[in-house]
Amino acid sequence: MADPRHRATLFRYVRGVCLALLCVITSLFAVATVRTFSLDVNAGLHLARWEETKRVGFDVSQRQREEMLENFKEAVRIPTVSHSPTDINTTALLAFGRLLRKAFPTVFASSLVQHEVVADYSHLFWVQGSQPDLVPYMLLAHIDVVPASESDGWDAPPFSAKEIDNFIYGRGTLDDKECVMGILQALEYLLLKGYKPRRGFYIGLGHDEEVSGLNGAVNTVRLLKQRNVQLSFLLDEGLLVIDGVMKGLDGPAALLGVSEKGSATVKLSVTTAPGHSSMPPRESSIGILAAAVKRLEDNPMPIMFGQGPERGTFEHLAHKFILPLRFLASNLWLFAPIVGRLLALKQDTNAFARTTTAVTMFNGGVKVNVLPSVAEAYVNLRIHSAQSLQEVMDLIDSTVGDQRVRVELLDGFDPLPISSYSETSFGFQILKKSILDVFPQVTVAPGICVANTDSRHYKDLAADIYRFAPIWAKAGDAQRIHGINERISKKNYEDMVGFYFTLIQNCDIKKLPESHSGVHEF
Ligand SMILES: CCCCCCCC/C=C\CCCCCCCC(=O)N[C@@H](CC(N)=O)C(=O)O
Ligand SMILES: [Zn+2]
Ligand SMILES: [Zn+2]
Repeated sequence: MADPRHRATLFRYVRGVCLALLCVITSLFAVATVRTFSLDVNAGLHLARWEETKRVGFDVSQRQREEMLENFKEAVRIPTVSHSPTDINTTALLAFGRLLRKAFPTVFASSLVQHEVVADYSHLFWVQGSQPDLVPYMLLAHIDVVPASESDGWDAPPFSAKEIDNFIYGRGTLDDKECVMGILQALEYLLLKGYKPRRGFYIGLGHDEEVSGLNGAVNTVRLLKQRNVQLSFLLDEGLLVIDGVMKGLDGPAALLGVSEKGSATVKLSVTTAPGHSSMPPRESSIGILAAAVKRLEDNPMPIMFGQGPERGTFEHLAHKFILPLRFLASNLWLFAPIVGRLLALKQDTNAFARTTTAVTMFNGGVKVNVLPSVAEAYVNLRIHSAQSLQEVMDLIDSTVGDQRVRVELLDGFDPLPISSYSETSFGFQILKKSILDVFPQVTVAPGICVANTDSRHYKDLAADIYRFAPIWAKAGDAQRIHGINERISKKNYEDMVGFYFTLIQNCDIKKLPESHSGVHEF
């Protein structure tokens, strides 16, 4: 047992057994002594009387169904890849603009719709409402995609939109061309049916989201600010419907992102004197840097589960967990530290429990017999809602703890504000109703988006920003985003169009119906 790998395996095993025992003991304790509760956010809506507005039904013909899928496939085939802020595919972005005009002729011809191109490749639409006193809302999506290479192991070429077993394969099918095309396709059908919205709304399609949105989203926001626009709420990509993704959760859940994590990109560098490799110093710049990076990986940021919106996720889903998780999730006032430890065990759920630390680039050395003068590493951190950028930087400094390592913040921002998700929150409740109209079997819960979206640039325009797309994700599907075999089922894409079709009409109510209490005891 002297081998450290065996010791580590034994340690993990013992820790697993202890945690399992702890779960059982705490569950028994909870059964015996604690009254559990769960927030069922779906409850109020089923009871409440929704204001009746003039509506049109989502009944599309077979020809329209084929046409909507063909439009979507054409969008996937245009390689709008962003590599860096200075390396975007402008030819493809222009071609995409032409596709929008061709695919959605009614949108572009309608007297209710004003369209403008922003920063050469982004698009802004204003859809006029018949009642200007109703505060407008905004739908966001982005046209660009991350690179994809078939040789990584794709089952179909990533810009082919090939159909396999009723799925359409291609980069952008989940991020984010399904939203771009879904929103405009829904508007096209609404306008074709003679629908006139009461509440006006904007649609913003960014062209450089994958490289931070500093041209598309930032210039669109500048334009809207010049026009003194204030939004009732804003919806962007982010979270989705999870079905079988979280162990122990019984049934599908729609996670509606009410915030997103902050971010920091940090450069670590070590400079030493270059020289002949035959006379090396005891420590090289690469060795010093590697040790610092290892310290960062060995000492992850503290678990903060329960102190951010992820607490709401578990409270709202508590009644859907199987035992004993249900008792843990129903009594986070007591068990949050245990749930946090459990989530931290897995790579994807760890992201919900703490600020994550990812070492993404490491460079050093120029020749085998030359001592490296400089070694540098890049670390990308995603900051938990209960921590600030400054706190994270202070922790990095103390963990690195070596004056020879230079620590520079290249880019960073605090976690985004938390949008409202109460029973009186207009945006949250409208979105919840729209999700339930299309997917009645899901439970809706607030969530935290662990990645960043263009919507972060809009925080001065809307107090309430939500991140959600009606993508139905099964186990392993989240890894397809930015990964290989990104795909969406044809049925899911049709549901996406149906969701935006429903959402736009649901937004026409003046105010929410009287709320009912959503707190349930069991
Ligand atoms: C406790 C619940 C566990 C449930 C697991 C949920 C799985 C999460 C699923 C999907 C996450 C997909 C995120 C989509 C948005 C991606 C946005 C993005 O890639 N942004 C980039 C670029 C940027 N704008 O900064 C980023 O680097 O963050
Ligand atoms: Zn995206
Ligand atoms: Zn993305």
